[in-house]
Amino acid sequence: MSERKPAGRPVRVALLGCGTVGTEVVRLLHEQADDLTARVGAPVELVGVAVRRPNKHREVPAELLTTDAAGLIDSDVDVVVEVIGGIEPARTLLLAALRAGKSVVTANKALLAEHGGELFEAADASGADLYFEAAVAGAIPLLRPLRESLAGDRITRVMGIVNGTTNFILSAMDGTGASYAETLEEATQLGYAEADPTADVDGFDAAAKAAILASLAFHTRVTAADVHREGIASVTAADVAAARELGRAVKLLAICEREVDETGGEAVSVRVHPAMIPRSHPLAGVNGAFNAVFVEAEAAGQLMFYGQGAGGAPTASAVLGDLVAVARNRVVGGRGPRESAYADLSVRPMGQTPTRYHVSLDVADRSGVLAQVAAVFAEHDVSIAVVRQQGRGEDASLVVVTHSAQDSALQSTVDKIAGLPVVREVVSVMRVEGEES
Ligand SMILES: NC(=O)c1ccc[n+]([C@@H]2O[C@H](COP(=O)([O-])OP(=O)(O)OC[C@H]3O[C@@H](n4cnc5c(N)ncnc54)[C@H](O)[C@@H]3O)[C@@H](O)[C@H]2O)c1
Ligand SMILES: N[C@@H](CCO)C(=O)O
Ligand code: NA
Repeated sequence: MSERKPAGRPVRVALLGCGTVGTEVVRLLHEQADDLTARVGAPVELVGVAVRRPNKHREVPAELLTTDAAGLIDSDVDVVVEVIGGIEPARTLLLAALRAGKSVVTANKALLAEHGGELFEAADASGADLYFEAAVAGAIPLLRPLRESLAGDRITRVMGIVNGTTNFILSAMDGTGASYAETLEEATQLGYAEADPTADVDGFDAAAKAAILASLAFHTRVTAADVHREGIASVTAADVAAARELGRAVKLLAICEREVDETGGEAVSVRVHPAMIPRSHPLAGVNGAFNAVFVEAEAAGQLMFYGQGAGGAPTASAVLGDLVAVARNRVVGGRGPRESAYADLSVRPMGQTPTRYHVSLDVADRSGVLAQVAAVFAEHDVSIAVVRQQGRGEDASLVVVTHSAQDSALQSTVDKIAGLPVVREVVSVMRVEGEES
């Protein structure tokens, strides 16, 4: 049996925040201490935990607790782990840590999606590491594969389910046929949705994650403000039923695509919206609070990453993985990947992004109606892929699925169709993803 080398000087770690994720980070650091020492080549020593209310943290040795996060960062620590969340004071604290050359591990997607550039610049100036695997899709190793494993490839598309709360709600609506409001209420009672579910159901959480994914995939700075965002509050039971009828499922997708225009110029499209995908697509089988991300790269082809995107222990697993990486870098010297934003591609407005629509209408069942509807599509230069019509008495149900067209043209088409006297009701309008256009 080979002998373990004697461990070097301890890597001193400060933890900021001790809530759902922080508590699990403390537990894993304690339970895995020997293994972590062996893997890093030095003990990983938790030297302080910054909290707001010290008397609420019986799981942490009292001598480690402090309410002075800035003072803790200023003390003799090598690595700062931030699991407070939100923009301030996390931004100021992490900038101070990075400027002082301390490596940072954070789970904070909101901060990275808004101020990632500023944090990376501070890290580069001092040579410190900035790792954030937990910020997107929790436990799922996704950012490290994008930043490192796929660094020699050319990523063309990242499409995923990156919010567990909304996926739980949409999966339940699909299973029961219930309305959005009823399902949200149930999800809140079961503890899947937070008391204030806005960040999840309105797509802010997924948009922050999409910005981070697009930045890494396309070597371009993308912020949350660049991301077109639609949540799930307007998804109706009729949308879910219409999808079902055509063998599709409704999912809230984060989509990051590399677009090449007629002149060969490149841009990126980054968006979060509900979409219908075929039930045969790998993302359609991702149910409940699970996350999954589908990556397409020129040489690698299609890759799928699946697992738990949230929860204390799963998220802490990603935090610990990053902590081991930055601690190893400290022990052996050197650092992990820097920000890679050299491609500096522009982000295309949603209106100019090619998408496909599924439109389900209640129309009058008489001659010429289909022709009138089809004429509006033609007028907007939108080509129709599928038409299905079913009569029921005076009315008929008409379903149209388009080929790919500019989103603004599709939107104008739907607006005009809604105003046709022969159209009694626009039952459902939703984008279609995950199949040939
Ligand atoms: N919970 C998850 O499943 C999950 C998954 C992925 C990423 N994240 C991210 O991890 C981070 C933490 O999430 P969480 O679920 O543990 O949140 P949480 O609300 O459970 O914990 C945050 C803790 O930080 C404390 N805090 C607030 N301000 C502070 C300050 N100035 N100094 C010290 N402590 C302070 C709060 O009192 C709280 O205990 C967030 O950025 C979140 O987006 C969470
Ligand atoms: N609220 C997020 C937690 C993980 O970021 C979700 O529902 O997926
Ligand atoms: Na992750």
